[in-house]
Amino acid sequence: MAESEETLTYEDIQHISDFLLKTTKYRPKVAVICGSGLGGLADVVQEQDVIDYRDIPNFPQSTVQGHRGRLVFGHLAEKSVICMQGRFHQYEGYPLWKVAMPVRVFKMIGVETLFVTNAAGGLNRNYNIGDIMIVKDHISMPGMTTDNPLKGFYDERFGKPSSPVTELYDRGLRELARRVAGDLGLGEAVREGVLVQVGGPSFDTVSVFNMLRRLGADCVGMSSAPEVTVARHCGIRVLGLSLVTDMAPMESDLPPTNHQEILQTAKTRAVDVQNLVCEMISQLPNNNDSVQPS
Ligand SMILES: O=P(O)(O)O[C@H]1O[C@H](CO)[C@@H](O)[C@H]1O
Ligand SMILES: Nc1nc2[nH]cnc2c(=O)[nH]1
Repeated sequence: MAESEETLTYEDIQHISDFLLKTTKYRPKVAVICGSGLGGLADVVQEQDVIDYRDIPNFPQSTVQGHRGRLVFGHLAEKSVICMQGRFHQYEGYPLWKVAMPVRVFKMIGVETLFVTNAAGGLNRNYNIGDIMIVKDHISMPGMTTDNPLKGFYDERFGKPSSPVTELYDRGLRELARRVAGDLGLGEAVREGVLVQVGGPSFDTVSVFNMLRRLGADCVGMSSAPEVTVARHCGIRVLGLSLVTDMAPMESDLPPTNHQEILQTAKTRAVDVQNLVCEMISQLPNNNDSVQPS
């Protein structure tokens, strides 16, 4: 590894990717990052090769409840996939580049499509707990204060310096998500909106929630923007799904949420998120060419 903790070099990432390719027979083109309480998706992967994060060179460790800390390779909807059963968050003490580093590993092993899921708080007053929001764009609060996962030693083999970010969340995949959600009968519980990422780990004040709502965000969470930024930078297309596990209070006298409650709520809707992702994967073209918007 590079002598400092600044960033991992291209060769460091190659080392991790070589390790994985030696350890598993799978060559997935699809990756899934499982959010809090949404790791059940990895459990339904067939014929699994499981690799614990602690056994992977230079890999961070999961420290948050609801994140098991392992990579699950196998088949989902008859396609090879890799699932991150446990993501990393900045509030665990990881710099953003490290939070998103696994995405560069995905790219190196051949991933072309990434599904990013998370548990999020609803800001949009029309949303309800249990809704599933297809992410159409995000606001990164860390990004607004110059904290960006792409910052650091620059190696163009990872992607161009100023990559365009006008369509972070793939239009064709979003259309597919809406169609599949309709077919699955998820109907009105499926929304499309803007996710704002804050730092955490504490939840925000009512005044911050009100501010985020005025900024145009529909859901608030503490993850996903770094992974998505890095994925687009290296040319992976992305679908983001936020499960609304709580409604951000609008008045200070309303009870705040907590991680246990979020995990509990996630459990009640995890299967729907799972079915949506699985069905979408099954409908991806076999050669995984881009999904064209109609
Ligand atoms: O984003 P994921 O990993 O789903 O986790 C969400 O749930 C936690 C809050 O309890 C926060 O970490 C928030 O970001
Ligand atoms: N910041 C934040 N993250 C969440 N993750 C799940 N719910 C919430 C929430 O209400 N606020």
